[in-house]
Amino acid sequence: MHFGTGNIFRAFPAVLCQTLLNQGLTETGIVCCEGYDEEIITRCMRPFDNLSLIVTLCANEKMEKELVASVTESLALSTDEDRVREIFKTPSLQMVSFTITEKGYSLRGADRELLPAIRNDLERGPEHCTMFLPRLVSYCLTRGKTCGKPLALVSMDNCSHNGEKLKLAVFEILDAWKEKGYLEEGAYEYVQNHISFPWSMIDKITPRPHESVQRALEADGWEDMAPFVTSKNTYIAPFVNAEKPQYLVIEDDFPNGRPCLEKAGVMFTSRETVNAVEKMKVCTCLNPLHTSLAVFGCLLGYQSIAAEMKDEDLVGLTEKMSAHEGLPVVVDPGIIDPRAFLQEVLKERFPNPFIPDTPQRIATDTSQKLSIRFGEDIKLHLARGTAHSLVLMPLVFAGWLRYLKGVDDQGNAFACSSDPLLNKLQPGMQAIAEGAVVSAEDLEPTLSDLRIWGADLQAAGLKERVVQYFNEFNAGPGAVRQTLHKYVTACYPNEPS
Ligand SMILES: NC(=O)C1=CN([C@@H]2O[C@H](COP(=O)(O)OP(=O)(O)OC[C@H]3O[C@@H](n4cnc5c(N)ncnc54)[C@H](O)[C@@H]3O)[C@@H](O)[C@H]2O)C=CC1
Ligand SMILES: O=P(O)(O)OC[C@H]1O[C@](O)(CO)[C@@H](O)[C@@H]1O
Repeated sequence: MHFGTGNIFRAFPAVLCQTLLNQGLTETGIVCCEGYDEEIITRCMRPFDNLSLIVTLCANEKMEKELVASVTESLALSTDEDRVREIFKTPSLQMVSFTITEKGYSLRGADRELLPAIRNDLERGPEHCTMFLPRLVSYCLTRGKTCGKPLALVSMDNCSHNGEKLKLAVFEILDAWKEKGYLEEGAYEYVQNHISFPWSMIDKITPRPHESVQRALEADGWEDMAPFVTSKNTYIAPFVNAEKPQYLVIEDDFPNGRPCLEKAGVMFTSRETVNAVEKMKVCTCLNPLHTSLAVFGCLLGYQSIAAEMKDEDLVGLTEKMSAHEGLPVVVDPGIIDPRAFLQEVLKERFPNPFIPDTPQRIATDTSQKLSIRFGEDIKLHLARGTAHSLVLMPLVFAGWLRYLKGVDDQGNAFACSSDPLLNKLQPGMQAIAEGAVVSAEDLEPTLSDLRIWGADLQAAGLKERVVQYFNEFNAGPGAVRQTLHKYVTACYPNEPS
């Protein structure tokens, strides 16, 4: 069973299951369920008999099309709760997976208080809850009470220690219900001893469905392919467009057994190795480079990540930053070679002109991403005493501060992508006039906010450097390009990348 029927589910886990079906290695498909955006079920799955068209955008312009029929049922929690509960009672259920975005695991709002609807569910107990996570816990309790078989709940979301995140949410709910006397004898122990929360690392660039792909499909005779945006803001279509490379690494902790997904390319390993792979990808070899392209792409007027990979300054930025500031501190996870992974990212994946991905999409929530994507490596440099010599990571930080002004390098206003800190940070940055020279104090408390940077910029010797770069970026039209070019070409001159 899978919760969260958005684009990545249909492009990746559903295809893995189809691969096993095609090889006769499994006889069952996936039951998918929406506990949030039910329009995906009613407008995208059911009208198409739960079939999805997966379009792989190859670097040679070829579009590989696969009709995926591995989804056997599509359920909406508000109308199909009985069916979901019935499935949770089934002894043969081995694995429930999730792609519900990082927000999907939150019981609390930005003020760290319990969300009102969650608070109500904790008051009302497992029989009468309304929100997704409490309901999930309620289904697990039903399983414990009926068949009592174990189960793996596998988060496949793109957040660090995803299994831990899901487990913490589940246990916060259980603890509250236990305290209020809602749990029957043995219920808590069932979840504690029989439900596992494997960690995973998932990687496959799956942009929103794009009109260019729709047009190509319609030219081939496919009908009713138009992408649309649901009222809950999911960008979706009867087809999914994605790149070909894909990595799924899962902690091998399945107490009721598991499908033989290794035959479809999934790597099963220890939690430590999942963690190391995740760090390699998120902290060094993919996501910091993506965020760098996002920030400068928006400032330099780009609408495509692939187009940015033809820009010498941006290629220099990503190549030199990864080679001289990232790779020296990366830990080799053993099952994926960081250098080979990085080469594929820089030479094949980001430059693929047929992937309709945008810097604006990746710039979403940058304030929440910097700490993991850069802060972890900066802390490693701090420990080695090399943080003060970093050039390009602080250049990206300064670029992001300049980005927050919402004015591009030509002086034209643009809308920053959505970000929970935008309302808080943008007014201060917009108050800095073009050409003004600010000091570190002027950029406080932002520069000292560990939640943003993940590392202490002062201790790293980088605070003044960020301010200096920001002032250079802010000098006037063309200053972003000039400054970027100056530092990218000047840094690490004699060292091969
Ligand atoms: N798109 C990509 O390239 C990749 C995405 N992922 C992970 O998968 C997640 C989903 O990505 P997509 O499917 O592409 O996004 P999408 O926008 O197509 O779908 C989002 C899904 O999350 C559900 N959701 C959103 N908020 C929720 C909430 N508060 N509670 C429960 N469910 C909620 C929606 O109902 C929908 O099923 C990402 O956030 C990321 O963590 C992982 C690797 C690649
Ligand atoms: O910056 P974001 O929003 O996490 O998106 C990063 C992109 O790269 C990936 O990390 C590649 O797997 C995808 O999750 C996503 O398409």
